[in-house]
Amino acid sequence: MTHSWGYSKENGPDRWHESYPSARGNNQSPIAILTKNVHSDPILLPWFTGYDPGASKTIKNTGKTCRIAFDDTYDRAVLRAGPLDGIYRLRQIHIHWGSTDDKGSEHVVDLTRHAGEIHLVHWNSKYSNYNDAVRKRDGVAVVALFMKIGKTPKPELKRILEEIDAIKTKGKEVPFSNFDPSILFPQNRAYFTYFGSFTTPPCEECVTWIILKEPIIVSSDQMLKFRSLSSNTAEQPFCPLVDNWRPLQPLNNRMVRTQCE
Ligand SMILES: CCCCNCc1ccc(S(N)(=O)=O)cc1
Ligand SMILES: [Zn+2]
Repeated sequence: MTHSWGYSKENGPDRWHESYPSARGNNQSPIAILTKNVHSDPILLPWFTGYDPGASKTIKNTGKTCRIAFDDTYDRAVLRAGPLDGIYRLRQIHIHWGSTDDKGSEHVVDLTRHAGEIHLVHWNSKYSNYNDAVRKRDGVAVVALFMKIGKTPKPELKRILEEIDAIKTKGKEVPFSNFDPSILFPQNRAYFTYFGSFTTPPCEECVTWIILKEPIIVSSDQMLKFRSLSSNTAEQPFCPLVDNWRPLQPLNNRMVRTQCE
């Protein structure tokens, strides 16, 4: 594949394995979660975050998503407990969404695909840096929030949406300070967890997924704002950045776990 990976016919998920062999691994993400097959595990604890809002740095249109970067040079914005051992540092958050409200999430629960999915990407601070952590099975933890369409907009998304016009095209990046992403969380912290991979190349199998059961409610207009981003640079023709989600991958012999009620 000459040009970089993407989501179109010629560079999309079915061809990623040509440049990124991990994409054909046995522990790939996303997956379908069938709640009847989920195992209740009494040893699973609640998860906790402590995010210093001063750790947020910039918001960028990467051409593939809208990404907010955080200072991960020390334990400043962290995730702990739940299925995890140790402390995981928040590195970035980004979002996947559809071209219409009926799709956009990566994980699917009991045949329900939501309009979008927010990923909070953390790495195990026992490793010296992120690039080292992505080569370890316990290197990365991603908290996933589903975005479900409702009548009322999610007020906590407003600050992100206000920056969209400043990052319309690929490569544009602007400061984004004083943001604590835990304001995006739903009220209920119940989660599913399983071992998987990055859902985009290089598709490394280094991710402990923590998928919140309760979706956050966003409005259709809020989703329209994300769809107004272009996957091309300012010099290229406008190309709507939409449907940046990977199709479902085989569960193979993995277990999805949840806490006991
Ligand atoms: C060695 C370079 C690894 C880059 N890592 C980017 C990255 C982070 C998170 C996700 S996701 N969508 O699984 O949360 C995909 C890709
Ligand atoms: Zn993601």
